[in-house]
Amino acid sequence: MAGNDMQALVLDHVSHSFGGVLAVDDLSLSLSKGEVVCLLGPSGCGKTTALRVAAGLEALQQGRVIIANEPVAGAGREIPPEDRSVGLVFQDYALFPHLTVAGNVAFGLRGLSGSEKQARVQEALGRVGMAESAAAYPHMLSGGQQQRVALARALAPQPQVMLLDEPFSNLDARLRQKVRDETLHVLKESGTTTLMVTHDPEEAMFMADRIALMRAGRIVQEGTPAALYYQPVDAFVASFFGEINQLEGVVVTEQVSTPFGPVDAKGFADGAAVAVLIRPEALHLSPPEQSANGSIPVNGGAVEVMASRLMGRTSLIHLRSLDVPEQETHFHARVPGRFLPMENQRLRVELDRSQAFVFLRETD
Ligand SMILES: Nc1ncnc2c1ncn2[C@@H]1O[C@H](COP(=O)(O)OP(=O)(O)OP(=O)(O)O)[C@@H](O)[C@H]1O
Repeated sequence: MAGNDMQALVLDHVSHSFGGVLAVDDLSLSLSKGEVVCLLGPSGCGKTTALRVAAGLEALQQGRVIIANEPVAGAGREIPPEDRSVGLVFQDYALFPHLTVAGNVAFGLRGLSGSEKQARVQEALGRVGMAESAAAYPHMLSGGQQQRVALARALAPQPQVMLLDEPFSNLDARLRQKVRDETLHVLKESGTTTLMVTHDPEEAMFMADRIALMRAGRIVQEGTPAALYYQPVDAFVASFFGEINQLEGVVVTEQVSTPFGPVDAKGFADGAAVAVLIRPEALHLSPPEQSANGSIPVNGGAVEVMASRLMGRTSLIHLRSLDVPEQETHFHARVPGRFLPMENQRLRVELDRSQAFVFLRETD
């Protein structure tokens, strides 16, 4: 197989149960060399189990695991974790407290001479900006520094694949952003194929070339962050990436009416009960007589402001519909920067239809 086509990591129809609980249900996922892929999903959906099966920390029950084109688990074969060429980083940095930083990073290096080992340790610590702390002990470092050392330790043997499980979740919010930024650049510069588990959609969008969103042991949708955000396959995916306005409607000639005008429902039968999901940033607000581009909008609606709040980089406006006053739900619009209309002010709203999604209503 040509170099570029090489699949660095393949999980092939992997299933895994604990007692009667099916934690991973027929999961297949391939990572190309150098790709950063995030396994994303709510608590308990099976992300960690899938990662542990890939690492060999859970014995494979069903399916196959292939690393750099070599089957490492499946069909009676089970190569132990230390022989799989994987680097592991978990949320608790798990450094050895009695070893120095350099000692920790050197720990997993095998088959190298003393000077080669030293050079590799220096290189790995340099990558994460910790070269000057080589002689320090873990307790002398901050959480963020310890996590960088853990990353260096995992990278030092130059593994085929890095497996990261919630690696930033023990860090406070500011430090988390800094360390994940550094981690992304280290992984990309070193060209390391990475599978990372997270429950945080923003973190996944920050880190991932591709996201595999899981629910109840299965991958619901896999693709670029933009694909999942703009072309969600169902309401679960659409609503996983942040708050979303949800309306109910009925399809009439392939359209659903909303307080902001009709929305396309191509392919849905007449009378189908649907949910319309609208992202807050899809509601564009303007003064009553004027639309965003200066003309009276053909599609759109009249709304009244219930409350306005500055949220930092965006403003959040709570709205009620004047066109459909019996509509019980109120709506949230998110506008970039500072936009704080007065309570009870009337506005026009235009809908960006590329961020309005129609799905059959789930009946159960
Ligand atoms: N060692 C175990 N023994 C029994 N059940 C387990 C074990 N590990 C995981 N499970 C169960 O398997 C399911 C998937 O767990 P897993 O930890 O893989 O999910 P997750 O998506 O990583 O969740 P979280 O983010 O909360 O860790 C859950 O129902 C969990 O309770």
